Amino acid sequence: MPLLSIAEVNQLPFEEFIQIFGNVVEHCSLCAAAVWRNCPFSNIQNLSSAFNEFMDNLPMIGKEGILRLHPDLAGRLAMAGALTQESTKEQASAGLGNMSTDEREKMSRLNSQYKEKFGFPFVICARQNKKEAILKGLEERLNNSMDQETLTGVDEVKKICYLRLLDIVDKNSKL
Ligand SMILES: NC(=O)N[C@H]1NC(=O)NC1=O
Repeated sequence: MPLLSIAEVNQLPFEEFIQIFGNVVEHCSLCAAAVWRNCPFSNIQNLSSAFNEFMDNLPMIGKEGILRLHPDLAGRLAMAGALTQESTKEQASAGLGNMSTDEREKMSRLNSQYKEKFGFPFVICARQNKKEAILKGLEERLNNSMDQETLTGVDEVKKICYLRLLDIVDKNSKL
């Protein structure tokens, strides 16, 4: 799909806005439904800030819910080819489809430990990290507190969201 100008974004009826932006936060079209109210947007930064502010304003239990909607990195869904289009591309760009047996076992063990401790999956912006950095991040972040990790996870969701917006909206377009 060609990139949309911000003027085109502002003209989208609600239903089309959801079709197009409903997965910029993984499996959470509620975010797009809420953000639509901020229309008209002046540029992509303004649109991205609206998503970020919505997530920042959620109570901790809502932030945890957003994290819980994310698929594991190199997990069961990835193996089954059942990720969303966006996640498939992101996980591939980090080299997660191309791991040794040792790396795969380590990722799976750390992902399980992480979920056991926090009750939601480890989330990191895969397009900004390679598999080595992801494994290191997983090991380090396992030491964090629940509150720290909820906020760190949501910060990663914001990065994922911005990169997904860049795939849809022309970053040079302004009102
Ligand atoms: N768990 C997790 O981080 N998932 C993801 N990260 C990302 O960049 N895309 C995802 O699906």
